[in-house]
Amino acid sequence: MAPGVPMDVISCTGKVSTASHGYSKRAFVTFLAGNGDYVKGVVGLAKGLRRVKSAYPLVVAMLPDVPEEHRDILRSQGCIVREIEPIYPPENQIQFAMAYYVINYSKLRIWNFEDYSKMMYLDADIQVFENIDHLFDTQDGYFYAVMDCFCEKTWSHSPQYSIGYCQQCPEKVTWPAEMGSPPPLYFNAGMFVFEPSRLTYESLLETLQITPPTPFAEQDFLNMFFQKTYKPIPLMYNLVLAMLWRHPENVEVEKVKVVHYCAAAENSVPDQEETLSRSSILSSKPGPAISYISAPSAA
Ligand SMILES: O=c1ccn([C@@H]2O[C@H](COP(=O)(O)OP(=O)(O)O)[C@@H](O)[C@H]2O)c(=O)[nH]1
Ligand SMILES: OC[C@H]1O[C@H](O[C@@H]2[C@@H](O)[C@H](O)[C@@H](O)[C@H](O)[C@@H]2O)[C@H](O)[C@@H](O)[C@H]1O
Ligand SMILES: [Mn+2]
Repeated sequence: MAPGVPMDVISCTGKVSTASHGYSKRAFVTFLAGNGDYVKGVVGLAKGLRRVKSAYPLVVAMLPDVPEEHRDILRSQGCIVREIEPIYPPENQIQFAMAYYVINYSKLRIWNFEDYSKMMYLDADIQVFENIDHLFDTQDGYFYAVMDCFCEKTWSHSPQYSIGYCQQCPEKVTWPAEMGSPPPLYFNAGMFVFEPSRLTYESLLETLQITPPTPFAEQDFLNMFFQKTYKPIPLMYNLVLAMLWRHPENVEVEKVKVVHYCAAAENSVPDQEETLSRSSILSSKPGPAISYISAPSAA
């Protein structure tokens, strides 16, 4: 045990995390809802963080509908289980890109985890293949995340998709002047580094209540809310699978530390021959296969 460091919580790696009592407390955090297969993703994530010898614990922010049996499994994996109440967007008729996205607004509760000074959020369909603890040392006051891609069919509602524009290759299709300025840099909300703060939490919730929902739910909302403090970090920290077939030229597979298994649908992969050793990424995935829950499983 590290001498002289007040121990507060043994992380899932069995190591001492930098404890409270005035020390900056850090942790990874994920979000779990429903009684389906996402719990397998969280187990895989906990195992992955242990495998890369991370020094920090994994907190699981979970909705009340997560069964006790699943909570016990996660505790046995060294996770810190924390129940949160759902957050719903204002009443709306919009069509979310995926019906279940409506429950993803509950993710916003993690800003209220003020007992932590810095946290790294990771979706449960993410796996960590190399240690990323150094991201906790990023300068405070900013929101760090990886830029997303607009080329999947899930984006077919958007103006950028309709003209074939993607921020991953802005030179390919330039943004037409008649459509105003190009969209601001946009991050994938499956992985981000942030500082919990009651003030930010309350502002998020107040702003949400007056913000009409949009197809990518809390991801769109977070991009709007943190637009001024968003700092892009390299793709290696959140490789959204679609990047392999949409922008292989941007992917250096051997440098990838985090993979995000959020492929939208089987027909999203054009029948071009594999341009990258995608199978090497998939075959190295240690966690169980995650099957997506199609209907909303909000509590
Ligand atoms: O029924 C659900 C839907 C979502 N999630 C959590 O919310 C995250 C975001 O959803 P998802 O990863 O499916 O979105 P995508 O990244 O595929 O758009 C998941 O990774 C899980 O952590 C969950 O636990 N249960
Ligand atoms: O609720 C909205 C979700 O939006 C994001 O996923 C999307 C996004 O990345 C698109 O760009 C892809 O095309 C799509 O496949 C993918 O599912 C986040 O990963 C997830 O955590 C969550 O915020
Ligand atoms: Mn995801």
